[in-house]
Amino acid sequence: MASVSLSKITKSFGGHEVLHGIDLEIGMGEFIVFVGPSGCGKSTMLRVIAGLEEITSGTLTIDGEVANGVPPGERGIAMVFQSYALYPHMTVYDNMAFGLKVSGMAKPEIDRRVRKAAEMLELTPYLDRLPRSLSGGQRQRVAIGRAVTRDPKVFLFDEPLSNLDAALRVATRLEIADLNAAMPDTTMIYVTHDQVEAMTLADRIVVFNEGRIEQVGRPLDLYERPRNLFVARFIGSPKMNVVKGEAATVYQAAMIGIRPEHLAVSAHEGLWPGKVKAIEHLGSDTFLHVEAAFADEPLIVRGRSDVPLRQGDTVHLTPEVGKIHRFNEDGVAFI
Ligand SMILES: Nc1ncnc2c1ncn2[C@@H]1O[C@H](COP(=O)(O)OP(=O)(O)OP(=O)(O)O)[C@@H](O)[C@H]1O
Repeated sequence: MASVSLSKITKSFGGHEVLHGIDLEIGMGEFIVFVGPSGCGKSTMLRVIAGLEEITSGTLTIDGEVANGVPPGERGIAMVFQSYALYPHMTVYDNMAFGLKVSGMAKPEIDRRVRKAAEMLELTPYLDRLPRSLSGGQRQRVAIGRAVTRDPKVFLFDEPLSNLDAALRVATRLEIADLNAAMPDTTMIYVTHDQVEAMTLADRIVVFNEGRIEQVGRPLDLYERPRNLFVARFIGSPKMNVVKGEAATVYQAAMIGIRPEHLAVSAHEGLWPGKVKAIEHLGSDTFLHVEAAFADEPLIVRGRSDVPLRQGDTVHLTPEVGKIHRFNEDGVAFI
């Protein structure tokens, strides 16, 4: 039985429809990540599941029960927001206990749950502190802890890490992965802009575009077998290179896509000559932006340490056999 089932869900604001008939089945315990460009409707989809937005049409089922019209507090759902939304005047303990107190739960049970969540999220030393004395990462863990104490059937995350700096993002991401492992029956639905979060956390990624789902699949399946040009360009950072014209016709396609790591670069020989326009050193990786006569925009190529290059150098690129993605003129992949 699906934990969350979306059937032909639409959502309009005023006369403006922003979700156009979403169908999706999410299994119990799955970690689902929603991605897509800004304004594609992923947060709205999450808020509809949470009950913070009313459904315009379609059916939402949570744990086998139709949830349309069920108030948020009765859906068995907990949500973590980007802005931690903690009560500033309450201690960490009270922030985590508050919702349970309001629901009338007995004190010993509240205490058990708060301490268990604090343990899980390594917050035990901070239980008596006020949020202002915590780092951003610790505050977000308190917000997550508060959601954990409610023992939700479905856990929703709306860009929970986007206010954190790079190091804290990594640490908190790993904690969310641990949390997911510690709560195997809890379904998690997570909205993010971050490729790494999507690729590392998801059992399945759902790619949204303009209020529709483009593709649903396991992270590596989407990366290796995107169904269309949109998914091909959206999943992966840096983006897949796409070229049209003769370079594609040779492969009997209207367009071909090739990822930066699948273009071999040589100073002397190769299929496609080009000029190095820019070099980006990221530490572990180096990316070259190479202008080639047949491509509309520079090709992004993963550099090699044994081929030292400078801006303005001529290089030769060769796509790796078997790693070329072929698309028709509508951007649909030949699979
Ligand atoms: N309360 C609202 N009233 C009117 N329009 C809204 C409302 N909330 C969202 N929208 C519109 O719905 C569309 C989808 O917005 P949504 O926030 O779901 O996108 P998103 O994919 O989460 O974007 P982002 O990544 O920028 O957060 C946008 O066009 C947005 O302007």
